[in-house]
Amino acid sequence: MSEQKHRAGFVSLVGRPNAGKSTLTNALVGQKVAITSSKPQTTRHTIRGIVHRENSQLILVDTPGLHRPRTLLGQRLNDLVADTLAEVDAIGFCIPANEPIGPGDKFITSQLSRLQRKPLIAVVTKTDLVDRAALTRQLMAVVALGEEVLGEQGWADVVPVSAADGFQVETVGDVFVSHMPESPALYPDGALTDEPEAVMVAELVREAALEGVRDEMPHSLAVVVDEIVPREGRSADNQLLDVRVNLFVERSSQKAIIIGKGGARLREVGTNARQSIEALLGTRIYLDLHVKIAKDWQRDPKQLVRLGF
Ligand SMILES: Nc1nc2c(ncn2[C@@H]2O[C@H](COP(=O)(O)OP(=O)(O)OP(=O)(O)O)[C@@H](O)[C@H]2O)c(=O)[nH]1
Repeated sequence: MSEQKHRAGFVSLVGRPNAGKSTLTNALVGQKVAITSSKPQTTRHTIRGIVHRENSQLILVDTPGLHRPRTLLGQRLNDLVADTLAEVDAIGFCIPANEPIGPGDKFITSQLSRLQRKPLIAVVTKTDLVDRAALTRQLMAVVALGEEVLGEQGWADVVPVSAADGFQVETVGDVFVSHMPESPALYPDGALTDEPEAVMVAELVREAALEGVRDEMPHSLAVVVDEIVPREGRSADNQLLDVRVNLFVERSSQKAIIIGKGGARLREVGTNARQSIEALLGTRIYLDLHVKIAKDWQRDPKQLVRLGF
């Protein structure tokens, strides 16, 4: 066992369109587990990918709004940014090395400055497109932007990276990890690497199940996808997936909350989750939800292993 503390948390990459956010996400995560969703609105944070390392886990999420600053500019957004980004542990602001810093970048920085005490990391992307001198100038301009808009302390870190040739990708990961809270892994490792969809599906079910009852059961709900199998005998253009999901709660009172009177709430959870899962997977699904009690699952190591934690 390593002495190093395990860290885990949520990171959001923001920046102008084309700044290189998606490419960097994929480079960080590695192709095998790159997750993309065509419907970012379905959850508050759409998980784009999860970076597993021995002592850390970074969960890269989309934040609607800042992901598309152009639309954002057109909206009245007083509290939007604070709302959507308040829950992540660090923010990576992507600025291309080969483009002058513009009003869009300044605008985003000023929005980010409203997030108090949130680590803001400037990531200078696409370094392969410029020479050393130009990169140095850009890094200085980025530092200056930070000091101008964020005040004396500026950015928490400034890191150059090229997702195209792999330069410093590892380092970007290290920098993000250094700003994550101490925490065990938040998502199961194995399941994710092999089956990114299963993790996304679990997340969507969890979101739907917690809707409106978050206060009553903040961390007491574990969602595990049992299986995702194609329904047999269907033609290629009429696919149906059978998705079986277990929801584990700690107490029978919580089970009752999830299920609702006569099962009404669970049906609603199922309908909502099904719609977002169908949007994610691009196929129709039959969603089968089972609520089970796993007593004190958060504290019992055997249960945790069984649940994939
Ligand atoms: N040369 C080079 N090109 C890159 C690099 N990273 C991204 N690109 C290119 O830049 C373009 C935009 O990259 P994306 O990753 O899609 O940018 P994005 O910020 O996710 O864009 P939006 O989804 O529009 O917000 C693509 O054509 C990428 O191939 C890099 O490190 N080097």
